[in-house]
Amino acid sequence: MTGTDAAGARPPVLELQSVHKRFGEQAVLRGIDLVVAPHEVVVLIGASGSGKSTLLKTVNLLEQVDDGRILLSGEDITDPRTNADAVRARIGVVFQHYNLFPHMSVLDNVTLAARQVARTPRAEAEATGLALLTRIGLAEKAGEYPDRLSGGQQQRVAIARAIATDPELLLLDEITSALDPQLVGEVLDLVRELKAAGSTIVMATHEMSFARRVADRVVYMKDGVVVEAGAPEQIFGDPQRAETREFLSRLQDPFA
Ligand SMILES: Nc1ncnc2c1ncn2[C@@H]1O[C@H](COP(=O)(O)OP(=O)(O)OP(=O)(O)O)[C@@H](O)[C@H]1O
Repeated sequence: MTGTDAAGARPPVLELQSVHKRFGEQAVLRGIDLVVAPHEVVVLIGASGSGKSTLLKTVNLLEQVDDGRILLSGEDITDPRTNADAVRARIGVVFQHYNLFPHMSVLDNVTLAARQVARTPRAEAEATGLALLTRIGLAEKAGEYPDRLSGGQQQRVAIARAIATDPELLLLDEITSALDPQLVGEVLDLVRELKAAGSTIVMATHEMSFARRVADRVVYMKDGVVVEAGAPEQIFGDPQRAETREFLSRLQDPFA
């Protein structure tokens, strides 16, 4: 189904239909179905190697699917005629390592995509960039180079950069796993704020606080399949599948 929502108005922002991906002999995604509604925050959890990052990469067209389809706002982006750059311009991405350009100021990092991809005039891009930096509490760092910022601040700048072009979808891949634990909270707060502002987000994380505190829906993946998906209260409070219970029981403190 390439469906619209129940009211027949807006299609899902993202729809994966039976997505399969292999690396050589290894089947890494084995028939993933996932529908993400506008303004929904979906958090992927699962052991290392379960396929979370690969799933995000197929959405961003960094990896090609072997079978199945991916629709972005109703458009089949796995069609071979798809312009990958045009699709990527509609998706904001933040990875584990902030990947800020070290030789550019914080403000230039934030405005780069707007200036180069969206061709926004510099003055307009900078006004938007400064407003974004103000929103994330880092306006006073606009002229600094990234290495003058803490890891948490750099990751917040990376998020500001990803949303500067107002993408339809935000993909966040392990954005706190390189951070000291005390810096995780500030990134969590920012993601909650993006959610409150209406962003549509799919994120992969080992940080259960994100799954519990930000997710509308938690998706537990194991060996390339979705084992169970549901509201955080259900997944953490009343998981239906034995595999989910086992995964959560192995975490140090799933209720943190
Ligand atoms: N480019 C690649 N070539 C070969 N194998 C790969 C490639 N990328 C990922 N894999 C393999 O695919 C499997 C899934 O990896 P993936 O990174 O998607 O898992 P993950 O759930 O995101 O793990 P983590 O939580 O550690 O990031 C792993 O076994 C990994 O080694």
